[in-house]
Amino acid sequence: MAGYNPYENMLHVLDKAAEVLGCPRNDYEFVRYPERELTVSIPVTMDDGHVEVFSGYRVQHSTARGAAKGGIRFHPQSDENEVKALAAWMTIKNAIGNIPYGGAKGGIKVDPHKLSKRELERLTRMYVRRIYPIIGPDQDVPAPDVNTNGQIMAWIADEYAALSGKWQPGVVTGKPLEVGGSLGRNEATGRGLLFTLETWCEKNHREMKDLTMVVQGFGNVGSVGSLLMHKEGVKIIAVGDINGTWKNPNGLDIEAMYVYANSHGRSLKGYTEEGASFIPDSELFAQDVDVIFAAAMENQLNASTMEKVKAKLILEGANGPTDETADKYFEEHGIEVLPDVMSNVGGVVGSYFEWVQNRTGYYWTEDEYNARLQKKMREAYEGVYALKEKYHVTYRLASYMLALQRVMAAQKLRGFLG
Ligand SMILES: NC(=O)C1=CN([C@@H]2O[C@H](COP(=O)(O)OP(=O)(O)OC[C@H]3O[C@@H](n4cnc5c(N)ncnc54)[C@H](OP(=O)(O)O)[C@@H]3O)[C@@H](O)[C@H]2O)C=CC1
Ligand SMILES: O=C(O)CCC(=O)C(=O)O
Repeated sequence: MAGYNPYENMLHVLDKAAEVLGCPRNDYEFVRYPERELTVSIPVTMDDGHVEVFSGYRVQHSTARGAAKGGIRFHPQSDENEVKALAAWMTIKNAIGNIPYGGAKGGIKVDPHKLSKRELERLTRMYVRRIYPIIGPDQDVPAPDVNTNGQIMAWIADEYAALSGKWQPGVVTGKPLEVGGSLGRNEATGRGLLFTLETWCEKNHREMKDLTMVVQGFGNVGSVGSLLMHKEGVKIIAVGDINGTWKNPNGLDIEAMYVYANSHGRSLKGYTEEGASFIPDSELFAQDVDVIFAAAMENQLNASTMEKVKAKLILEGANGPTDETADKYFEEHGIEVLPDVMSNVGGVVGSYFEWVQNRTGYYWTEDEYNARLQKKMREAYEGVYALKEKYHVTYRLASYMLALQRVMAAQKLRGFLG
């Protein structure tokens, strides 16, 4: 959308959080700026021999609480502003998750669906060479995000090993099991979202089995989250991905959709189901359901879509799916938003668990991993909830307030405020 600047959105919420906390600008001015922004050019020899140069980014928003940490996305719309906002959200998120990291994000402006596997590998490796000076297990630890996956993380780990001369699996998370990945990480974001919704149900005296839902985005976050919620009895009546929007008023067969998407490159293109039909994408948010699970991209719930919403709860799996205008509208209309920085923290908490296992060389069972994830998700929710109740603010504002307190405390103790 023209004029949409996610970093500006982030700053407005941050300033508001500081205002409610009574925090002078001087004390948090440093959080308003990323510590480091790196833009790189990535030349790749394509399979037909011609050379293409892609733009790549890595933004380290904060290292106050520890190494910078956050995913890498490959997307045609990726740019400095988007990556900057995503990096700042990681700072907030990692503080809410109370894990020992600052925040970072990376991106390459590319449509990876148009590249062959070898081209994708060359692109990834060259990106690593370009950002090599600023990443490392104690410096900045990338992970998967939109259109990146375990294979790409394995190439990152391998290229880093080649450049540094030693195998250091803790340089990147979201790796396949065979190269130091962790049981549970692939499902961690979706499972964390399930735990968030369960806690919300508890606090609102609702049952998962009585909830109806629509889902936008059926990639890693959307598909795993939907599957787990479906298994707990949530009736999902519509799912939209980039190829269309499927609706079945009696509830879609999410298990079949999950299996289909996973065997078709995380895409639902060509999926059919008895009783399901296509509806226009623009009607997804207009469905009369309890919950909208937004798990695609930023800026989906905005001035042009917000008035359609009939749901009373927005569960943000994606980063930044609700813009500032829609956020205000939802608050005024009693529609609760469980914000990205609290609800999807399971992904990076799961990455932290992988990193811990890499550093100790001792690997956990999936049950251990999931139990620890559940505990962390509950702590994140309760931390935010306490501030929400105390100050009578939204979950989003309370999330920023909690994060701001933690980031400021760390920075103050480290003493580089002057
Ligand atoms: N992976 C993780 O651990 C975490 C991811 N997130 C966030 O969750 C969101 C989804 O990420 P993830 O699932 O990993 O990414 P994936 O690449 O696995 O999936 C994203 C999916 O959304 C689809 N999509 C894109 N735009 C739209 C749209 N307008 N309407 C419907 N579907 C759309 C994509 O289609 P196509 O591929 O065809 O473009 C793709 O299927 C992002 O905002 C990401 O930052 C947050 C926390 C952790
Ligand atoms: O796992 C991670 O380190 C980061 C995941 C991510 O990019 C996100 O939470 O948005």
